[in-house]
Amino acid sequence: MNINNVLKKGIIINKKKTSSVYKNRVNIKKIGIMGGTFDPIHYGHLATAEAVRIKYELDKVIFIPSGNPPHKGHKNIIDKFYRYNMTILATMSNTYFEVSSMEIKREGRTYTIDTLKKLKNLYMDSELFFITGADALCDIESWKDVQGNFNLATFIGATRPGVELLKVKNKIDRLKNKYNAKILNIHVPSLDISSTDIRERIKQNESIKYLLPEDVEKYIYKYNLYR
Ligand SMILES: Nc1ncnc2c1ncn2[C@@H]1O[C@H](COP(=O)(O)OP(=O)(O)OP(=O)(O)O)[C@@H](O)[C@H]1O
Ligand SMILES: O=C(O)c1ccc[n+]([C@@H]2O[C@H](COP(=O)([O-])O)[C@@H](O)[C@H]2O)c1
Repeated sequence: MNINNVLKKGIIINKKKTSSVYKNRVNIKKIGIMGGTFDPIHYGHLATAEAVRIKYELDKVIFIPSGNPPHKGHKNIIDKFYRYNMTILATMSNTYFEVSSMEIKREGRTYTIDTLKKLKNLYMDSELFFITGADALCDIESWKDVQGNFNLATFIGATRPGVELLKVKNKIDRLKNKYNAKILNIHVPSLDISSTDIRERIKQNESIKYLLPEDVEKYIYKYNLYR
């Protein structure tokens, strides 16, 4: 399926929001990047991005749904255009949030290093902050070009429920020393929400209300996703 077919199906796309990644580049000093599979996007992602934006005074946060996530290749992930559209719907009400289609348009596995290089080219004078859950951050040594990632961006590890704080702290200290990495920590209000749990609830015909934005919930039912 290509994006035009999805558009033809009457799915709401906020063109202004998506194209601004390329257009609004003036006076942008600090950019947050929230990468994820977003299968589906939920309040855990949104609350984390907003908390980071406020704490570190970011000018905007760009949500980047993964095209072919390197570490989730074996899993049954829904079509990237559905995930992209849900990300747009979820972020629409926040003027500081944008969505980029750069990863869903990329061929092959989508690695963060390629995304950071591209953003650094677009925003030469800006500082990049890559926002991840602390669990994903602890796993970063398995990513492609770890040193390259740390050279290009400051990483912000958000603690999410179920993550052991001391274990994270020790791991972060080790990464900082080994890679001369800039890593910041943020404790976000505990939202014990995961995409896995939401998918499971849908399969079991359980409610997903208040776990994700209402527009995303409606979209999921409209296209009969995760059944
Ligand atoms: N509730 C949450 N609080 C803070 N960070 C989160 C939360 N859920 C996900 N994240 C972070 O958001 C990023 C993207 O996550 P992803 O799209 O894989 O969601 P997920 O809920 O972890 O999905 P899944 O359950 O399918 O593995 C990751 O860095 C992840 O750690
Ligand atoms: O570049 C890599 O090797 C790499 C490996 C695993 C995850 N990532 C990125 O980390 C972010 C969160 O990933 P995930 O799988 O938890 O949704 C997302 O932007 C992924 O592209 C990146």
